[in-house]
Amino acid sequence: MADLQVVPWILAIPVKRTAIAKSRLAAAYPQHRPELARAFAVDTTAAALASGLVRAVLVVTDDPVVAADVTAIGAVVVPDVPGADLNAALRHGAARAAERFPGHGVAALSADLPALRPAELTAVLAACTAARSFVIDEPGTGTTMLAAAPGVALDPRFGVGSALAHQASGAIPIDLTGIDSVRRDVDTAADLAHAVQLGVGPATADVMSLVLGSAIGSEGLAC
Ligand SMILES: Nc1nc2c(ncn2[C@@H]2O[C@H](COP(=O)(O)OP(=O)(O)OP(=O)(O)O)[C@@H](O)[C@H]2O)c(=O)[nH]1
Ligand SMILES: C=C(OP(=O)(O)O)C(=O)O
Repeated sequence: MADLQVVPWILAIPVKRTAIAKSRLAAAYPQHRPELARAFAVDTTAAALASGLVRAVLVVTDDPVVAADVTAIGAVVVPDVPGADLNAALRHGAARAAERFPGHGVAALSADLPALRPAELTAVLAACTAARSFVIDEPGTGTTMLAAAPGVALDPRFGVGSALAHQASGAIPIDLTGIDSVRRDVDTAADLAHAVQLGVGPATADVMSLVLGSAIGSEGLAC
């Protein structure tokens, strides 16, 4: 029997400049917040590149350090044009992805998934059979991934309450168990503690080692 033709996906991962990113971690991690934001993006990108259903990863960022790190592991960097906000950056990334990789679906993946497991991402992408599909985040109100089939506009509506916004726009929520690492975005210190329990990637683990080794009492594994 002939193998089923599986068309891999192009992922667009948006990364805010780390000097201003992850502000909700500032109180718990005043010294290491930018490094954590960088590490989350590197671990997310590395896990995405390791998925068997990912053909290429486009990282949409103006951060030079993140750009160098993700280029070194095989991602393509796209500038944060027009420099307006997350959804504008994703529309730009999706357009560049469609130009460069015609015939592929494009999925926007949040860069704050430091526990991301390639096999869980692969299971999610395999389940993205609708025109547009999305993954609801661990808290249940946001979105960690939005996927558009080949030729379909991504139409991203990330932001507060994006799960409802994506559903209202016609996207179908992915209803899978066993995808905790795809749902676990890290916005707060408690989120980071949960991600560490799930098992974070090496870049984030390195920064957490620095955190634990730095002045006792100023930063730590908040829960
Ligand atoms: N390229 C790009 N990425 C963005 C932008 N805003 C947010 N992101 C990314 O979108 C994803 C989700 O963003 P948030 O969780 O709101 O991240 P954040 O804005 O750094 O976090 P807070 O400061 O805590 O709100 C992360 O991967 C961010 O790096 C933007 O304007 N441009
Ligand atoms: C932008 C979003 O993420 P966060 O809740 O992490 O800000 C979102 O869920 O649409």
